[in-house]
Amino acid sequence: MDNESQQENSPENKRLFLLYTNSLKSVPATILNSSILLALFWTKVPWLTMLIWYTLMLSVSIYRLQQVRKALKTKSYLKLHPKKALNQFILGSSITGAIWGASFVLFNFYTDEAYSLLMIWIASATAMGGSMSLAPSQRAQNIFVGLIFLPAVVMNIFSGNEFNITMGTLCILFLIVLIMLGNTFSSWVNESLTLQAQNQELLQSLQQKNERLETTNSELIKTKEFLTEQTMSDPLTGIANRRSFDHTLIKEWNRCLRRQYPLSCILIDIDYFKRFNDHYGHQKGDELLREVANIISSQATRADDLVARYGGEEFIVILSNASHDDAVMLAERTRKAILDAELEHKNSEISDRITISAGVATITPTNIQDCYEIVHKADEKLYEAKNNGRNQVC
Ligand SMILES: Nc1nc2c(ncn2[C@@H]2O[C@H](COP(=O)(O)OP(=O)(O)OP(=O)(O)O)[C@@H](O)[C@H]2O)c(=O)[nH]1
Repeated sequence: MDNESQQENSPENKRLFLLYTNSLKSVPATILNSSILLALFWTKVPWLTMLIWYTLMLSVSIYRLQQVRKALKTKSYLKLHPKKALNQFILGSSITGAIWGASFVLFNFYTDEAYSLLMIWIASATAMGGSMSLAPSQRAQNIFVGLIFLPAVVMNIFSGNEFNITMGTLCILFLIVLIMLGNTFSSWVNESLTLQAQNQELLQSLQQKNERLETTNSELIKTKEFLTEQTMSDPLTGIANRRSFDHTLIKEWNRCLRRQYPLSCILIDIDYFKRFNDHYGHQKGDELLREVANIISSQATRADDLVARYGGEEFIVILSNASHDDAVMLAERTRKAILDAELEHKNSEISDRITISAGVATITPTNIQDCYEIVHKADEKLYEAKNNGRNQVC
């Protein structure tokens, strides 16, 4: 969550937001009420007094409405200190309250008992509506209601007239009830605003935790992939290791068994590798193993082919759905590619270059066979190739 939305969601600013949005309804209601008052009292109160009062109420209301709309549209209240923005708002609502309060004092001079009652009724309705609308701020509520009623209370009580004293007393009672109810309502609103802010904070911390979990999870996935690669590949040559070979052999064997495809296997051995090591050293031997692994990999390129290091200087190739002829052809191509690479081997008994021998086996799997039979057969063929003079495919 960015800074602005964090600020917007603070209880203080939410309170202001509620006060402003409530005003969009309560201020037009004030205009309506004062217009009703104007219509009702037009013939009773001197027209100039009435006009001044109504113009004042209308101007203040329109000005407040404009300010509230602007504040909501531009979110200008977020730039002010919440206390200052609240004080400005309370000033506006208090002026409205004071104009209402003034009306009850002013108009009372010119009206009879029936109209006084009517005015008290309007005052009560206005105070009640205002109190609900100002519920987010207890202070705004109390000042507004107080300013409406207190002048009427004071004036009625000190009038000396029995009817007015009764009215004044009723006004005090109503004022007390209204303040108590308003304050209860206000504390509910504030409690709900605090809870909303706490929820927002909780949600935010949950989101952050979730993001951290997602990051950890993707790191774990990467580590798992890395570890899987490590356990499935030969560290020296980078091609698949024996473990990976076993895994693929079982998988491909079962696939060929289901579909009744031929499965071929080529076992490759570098001729006189021990002599190479003895002559050029173990490190050169390692380099040669890497070179040979690359050449074999460059020949078996189908998506399902697997080239693996089977043992010290032995490599194995699995060719799924490949006929024996195709496998022999690939083995022959590989033997030639290694020969053509002209990798020097002065200590070989059959050539001055590196040569390989390969044994090829092909089986269309059946249920009674074990998958390692194909490796056993390829090994026999390799032995044959060695016995026949090496540098050949059998
Ligand atoms: N440099 C190196 N040598 C290895 C590695 N693994 C096995 N060897 C050597 O490979 C040699 C294999 O020797 P042999 O099994 O006699 O095979 P060969 O010399 O190729 O004989 P033929 O297969 O009969 O042609 C041994 O000397 C091992 O030490 C390795 O990772 N690096």
